[in-house]
Amino acid sequence: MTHSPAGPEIRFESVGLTLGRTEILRDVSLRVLAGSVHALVGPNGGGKSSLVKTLLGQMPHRGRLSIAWPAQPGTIGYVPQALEFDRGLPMTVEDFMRATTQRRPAFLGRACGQMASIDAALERVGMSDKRLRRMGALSGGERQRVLLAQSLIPRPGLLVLDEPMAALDEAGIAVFEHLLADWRRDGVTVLWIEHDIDAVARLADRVSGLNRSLLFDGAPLEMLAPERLLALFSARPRITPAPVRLGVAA
Ligand SMILES: Nc1ncnc2c1ncn2[C@@H]1O[C@H](COP(=O)(O)OP(=O)(O)OP(=O)(O)O)[C@@H](O)[C@H]1O
Repeated sequence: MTHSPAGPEIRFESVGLTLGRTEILRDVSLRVLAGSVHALVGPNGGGKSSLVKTLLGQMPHRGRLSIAWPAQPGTIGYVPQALEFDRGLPMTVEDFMRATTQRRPAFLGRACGQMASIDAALERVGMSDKRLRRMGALSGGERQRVLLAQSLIPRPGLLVLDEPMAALDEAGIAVFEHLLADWRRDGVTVLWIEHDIDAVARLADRVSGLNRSLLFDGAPLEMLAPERLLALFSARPRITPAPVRLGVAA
């Protein structure tokens, strides 16, 4: 019997990020409830990817960040923003899946049972028949399905999705919606960056609006009212450049 992964609660407390002289995130406090589908929306460059990268340990940050797992720490799955592959790169879908889902070095061979999980994940996203295609020869939507497939191994308790629907066609969107329904049923926590406001209204439990700082956070029906969205997408981020630290001559 496979046990359902139960997801963690995530807390961002006064999280800030300054890169060079630009303040990317300011004083972001946000709670993502365990087992919820929580969407992050906001304009391009508003800091959504940066916020999730602080969570994944890929960006430095100020403030506090915590991931509280219900029992022992589980697996975090991540779907990055669309990846580009050179058409000539001799890497098939299967090679990519092996490389991204195996912890031990490839020269030690395949881990036992790995191919069975890869088969199941590719099946789930409808990519089994394209497993021997080169990554660079796939359409944007097909690549996006493979990115979703790699996030399923090992079974995640927390999923961080950066615009997973970006290149998906209608059939791909249906695949994504099925995955989301399964994650919800299994109590997986999903933190989901999305530009498609209708999809967020339909599928998320909660939504936060981010434009460098947090502009709103609540139930989609309430938060996605036209006037709130207008304020989020038309506001220039109220960002002040970080103070210049002048070197002091010795
Ligand atoms: N490594 C970096 N160094 C300097 N600036 C960066 C770096 N990464 C991101 N930025 C800047 O931080 C800002 C926020 O970028 P981020 O990608 O987090 O926004 P986003 O809301 O995810 O945007 P999009 O919806 O376009 O993906 C942008 O102005 C971006 O240029």
